[in-house]
Amino acid sequence: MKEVWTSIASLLGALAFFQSILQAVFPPQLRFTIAKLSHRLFQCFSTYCYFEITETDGVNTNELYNAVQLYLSRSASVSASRLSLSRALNSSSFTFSLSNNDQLVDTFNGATATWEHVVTQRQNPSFSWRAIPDEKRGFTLSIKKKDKPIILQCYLNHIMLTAAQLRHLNQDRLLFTNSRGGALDSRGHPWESVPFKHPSTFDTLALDPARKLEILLDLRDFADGQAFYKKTGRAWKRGYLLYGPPGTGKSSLIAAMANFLGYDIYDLELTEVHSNSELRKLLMKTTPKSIIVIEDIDCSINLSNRSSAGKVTVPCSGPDSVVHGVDDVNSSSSSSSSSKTITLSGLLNFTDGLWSCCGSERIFVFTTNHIEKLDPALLRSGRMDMHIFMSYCSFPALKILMKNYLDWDFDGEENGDEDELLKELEEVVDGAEMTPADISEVLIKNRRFEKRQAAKELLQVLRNRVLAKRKKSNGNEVMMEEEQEKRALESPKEDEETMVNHNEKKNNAGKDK
Ligand SMILES: Nc1ncnc2c1ncn2[C@@H]1O[C@H](COP(=O)(O)OP(=O)(O)OP(=O)(O)O)[C@@H](O)[C@H]1O
Ligand SMILES: [Mg+2]
Repeated sequence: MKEVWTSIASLLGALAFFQSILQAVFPPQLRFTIAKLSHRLFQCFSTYCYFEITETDGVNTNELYNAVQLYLSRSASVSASRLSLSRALNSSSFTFSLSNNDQLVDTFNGATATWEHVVTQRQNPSFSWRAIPDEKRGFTLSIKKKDKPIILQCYLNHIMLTAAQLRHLNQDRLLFTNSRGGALDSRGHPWESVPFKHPSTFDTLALDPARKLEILLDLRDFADGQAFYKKTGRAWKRGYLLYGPPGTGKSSLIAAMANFLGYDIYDLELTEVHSNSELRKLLMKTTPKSIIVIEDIDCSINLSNRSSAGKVTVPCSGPDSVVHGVDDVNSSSSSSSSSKTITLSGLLNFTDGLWSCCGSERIFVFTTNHIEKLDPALLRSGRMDMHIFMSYCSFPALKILMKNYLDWDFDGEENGDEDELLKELEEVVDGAEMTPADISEVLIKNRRFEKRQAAKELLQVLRNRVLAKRKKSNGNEVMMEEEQEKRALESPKEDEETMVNHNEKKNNAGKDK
């Protein structure tokens, strides 16, 4: 043992001696070159290779640095003893990262990768118009030379992918709007965002369970379908048209979709968009994994049939509050006017043109109360792939509302009283034609009652509604009969003439035969 210590001491002594000779004999410039050379020499004999990943690559932020930081945060949270903690903007979760000059060992495909977070003070900062941080940060990755050709590329790809997934998980959903009417923010962004906190989920949504499952499977297939879309040469996007009376849950379904997939929502206000090119710019500034929504499409833009071209009216907020344009695909002569308006073809290209696939993994959702008002070109597969009718409350949907609002247990033991009540509700709910929004309101009002009492109150409301509807339709029939009689009395001449013409026609037809 004594010999070992003696040899270490003499080695250190020799090193110190060489260093003092180096400093005394060689000028600083030469010293630096010698140090560099010796470093190279060391690298030649070393079995490891090293990669520096700096925070900035000259001017721009190095994406890889951020990705490595996030990727290591996953392992750092369990295996390192000293960690930096942070919370990103719009995120509700904390991120762990390696502290300055700490190391962490990771394994990938059987190979070992050692990461070191290197932080040094920046010396003599050179002049720059941009604010330069005092610290220079970077990661050093060391892997065995023999592993480099096998793992390096796929390891870095794996890091980028994992980081993107983690970023997405850590980030709260955002709800974007273009309500600034084309004005850009300080970063040149046309969208404004707020955290998206809508609590609607597929569990809270009152929808026929079979239909719900169909939508869920479709969404899951879409989200997992990257390879499929690539193989079939399709842009990775999907369109849903939600239609039905007000209060049937169209907006709630969009929120449930976003919560299910973990996507952001871009709520596109078409009346704030003044031209097709503005629409394209908005599209280009959306991110993947997002739902682009146009609510009440029939109200926000007056779309005429593409083939009949014609006037497309966009209510604008500018001085010319109503702008008339002509479809820019069908008319070349009107290019000047169409460039200042948004047209049907602009919207069609937005959803299924070449520009619609800039970025990927995007869902388009349009909602309307009047599907019959929409141009068939907008509804075709490829644009609106799935048409979802949101109907008045059916019995299966009512059961979901009762479960959520009254804690009604449909899986519990059979109970004669409750079964009878449910049967009565089932008989009456379709005829009442009440929306889930109306029924929820009744349930909210009655939630202080015991659940059976609340269900009875609801039954009464449904029955009253059926009666009122019957009365109304009877009243309408009587009114129509009265109207006809009145008309017959008021214009007997007209009726006589009609009869004469009718008889003449009949006689002529007989002669022809
Ligand atoms: N299918 C449903 N399931 C659960 N709640 C619903 C459903 N439909 C409506 N509601 C309730 O009614 C309210 C209004 O629903 P929502 O805004 O989703 O309707 P909508 O179909 O988008 O209406 P509009 O056509 O007027 O925009 C929601 O806050 C929600 O609580
Ligand atoms: Mg709505």
